[in-house]
Amino acid sequence: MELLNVRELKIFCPDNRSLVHGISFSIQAGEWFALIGESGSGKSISAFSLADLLPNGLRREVRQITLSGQALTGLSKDELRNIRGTDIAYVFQDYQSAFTPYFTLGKQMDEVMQAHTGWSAAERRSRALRALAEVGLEGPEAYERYPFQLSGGQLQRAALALAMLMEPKLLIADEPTTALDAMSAATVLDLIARLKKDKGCAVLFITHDLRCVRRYADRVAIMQNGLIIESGEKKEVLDKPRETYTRNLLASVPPIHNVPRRLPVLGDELPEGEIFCAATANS
Ligand SMILES: Nc1ncnc2c1ncn2[C@@H]1O[C@H](COP(=O)(O)OP(=O)(O)OP(=O)(O)O)[C@@H](O)[C@H]1O
Repeated sequence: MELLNVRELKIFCPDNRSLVHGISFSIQAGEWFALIGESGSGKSISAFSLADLLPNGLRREVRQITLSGQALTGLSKDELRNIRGTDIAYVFQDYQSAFTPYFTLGKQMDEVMQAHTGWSAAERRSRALRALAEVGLEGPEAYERYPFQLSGGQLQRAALALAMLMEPKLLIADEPTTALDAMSAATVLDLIARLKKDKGCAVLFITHDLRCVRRYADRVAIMQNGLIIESGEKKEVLDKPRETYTRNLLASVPPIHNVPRRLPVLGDELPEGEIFCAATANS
């Protein structure tokens, strides 16, 4: 069943320079959809624009955005804020920004539920504790902590608990592991996969990490210079890429075996055999 449908999304700078040139994609309920591409290709601003979170100055034009069939275009700021708090949730690379430093995690989680539900104080506390436990932050102790009292990995897990509180239909994760060490990153990825399965939400995952895409994604879209140049089932795109750019992107992943003398860079013309060797060595 289709969850999100985006048609002809364009994003412009204040001086009307085009940054995203009319991309279209859809995400099915419960699937992991990975948006991949080089830095600056427009992945983050495209994701931000879906629920009206574009940085000041950037402007969006779009023919259609629907979530479960409901149009997200033409909604008021309040209606969009409500959708952001309930149906669509974000986790970012900069996990610190999910929390204000002045209040405990518990208070901040409580505020989200107060804003969006009529649950009693006891119900809200019990749900916050459960959400924290689901990301491995046990008990009232985590609930009473301030953000600065947690490590980076713990804080990103807390941000995930906050994002999942209202059981969103779509979790948008923008490079959520980039600032974490390898162990914490693996924990956060496994958690997102588990929460996706348990709660049935879809994930729009923005990443440079092709190994993670191979492991978790169902479908992928490749972005280059503000356009989606290729998309489809993970296996189809990663094992039989149509575009030279996609082949070179895959070949740029350092292989574990058969290390080449020089890693290819985007723009190199590579024979197909070499590309598949590098890409599959990492799966
Ligand atoms: N507030 C802004 N004002 C002007 N240009 C911006 C602004 N934010 C982003 N851009 C430009 O939009 C383009 C796309 O940026 P975006 O952050 O979406 O890239 P990305 O693909 O997510 O890259 P990365 O993987 O490095 O995060 C870039 O050229 C960037 O410089």
